Amino acid sequence: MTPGKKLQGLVAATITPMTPDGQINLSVIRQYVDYLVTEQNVKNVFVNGTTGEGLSLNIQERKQLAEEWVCQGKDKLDHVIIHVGALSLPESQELAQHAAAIGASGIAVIAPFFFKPTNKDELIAFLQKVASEAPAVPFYYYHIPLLTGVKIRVEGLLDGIKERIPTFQGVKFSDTDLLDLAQCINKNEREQFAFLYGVDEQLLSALAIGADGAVGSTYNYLGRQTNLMLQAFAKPDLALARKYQFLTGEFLSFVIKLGFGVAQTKAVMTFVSGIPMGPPRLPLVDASEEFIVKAKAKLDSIVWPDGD
Ligand SMILES: CC(=O)N[C@@H]([C@@H](O)[C@H](O)[C@H](O)CO)[C@@H](O)CC(=O)C(=O)O
Repeated sequence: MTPGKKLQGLVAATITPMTPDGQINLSVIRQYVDYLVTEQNVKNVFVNGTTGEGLSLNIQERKQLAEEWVCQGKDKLDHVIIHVGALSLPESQELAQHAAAIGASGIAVIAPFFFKPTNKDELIAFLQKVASEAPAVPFYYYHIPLLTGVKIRVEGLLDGIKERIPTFQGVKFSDTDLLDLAQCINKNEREQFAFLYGVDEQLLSALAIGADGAVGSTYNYLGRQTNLMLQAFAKPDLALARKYQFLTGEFLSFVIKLGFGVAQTKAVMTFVSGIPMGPPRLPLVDASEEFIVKAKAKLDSIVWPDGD
């Protein structure tokens, strides 16, 4: 891992591999790391988040996964960010301490979503209590209002946040409110924070307003193509960048119509990478055979601009 290197580019929101009987399957994580690096050119991971079913795992499982990713990512990955958010503050603090002890390159925290913070001060108070348990580890707020129901705008959260949370490093912004994102970036004059976008189907729009990179589920299996989009954007060759975005959008809008979530992501990753991701944990249920056949046919039918 590369200490101190600003987080940018693509970050794969990792899937949690499971055995057919629903136990976490640590044995494939080494292969998973190699696959991301060599086949997808993705060298950053975000572990135990939404895609990783982090909130459906127990504390012990979350620690084991964090340890395995840090261990297998050593000398191969640039950043291993561990999501340590939980409904219970002490659990979140315990996970933050653990992430620090194992040498994670960052931690992230989602807003608590059963008893919810009702304003930014309550949210910051919670985040601060977690961040302070890992005082040397970069801290990211994980904003995903569609799932948490916590709709506090991030722009307001940034005011004075560095004084409250000295390790604050940026935001994983998983929302379609690009005005809020734009205002965050506009405020970030000294570019001290990283803004990582989390709605993969509209990443290009976020790049246009200055996002530093992206965290998402599709970078597990479309990382190579999305990296080519990032390169085209940087060149700049906007027409080419759009082609990549339109094609990933074509795939995603197809699967979203079929019903797409973490279970389906596990199935897609299994057929694309050949690494068994296993079933999701209840209340999520396995993708249907019909979904798998249709999603595979759709992905195979796409001709990417680089001819692959
Ligand atoms: C709601 C959701 O799962 N969003 C995904 C996206 O990558 C999403 O799968 C993608 O944009 C396809 O809709 C990420 O933002 C989640 C994520 O990064 C995570 O797993 O922590």
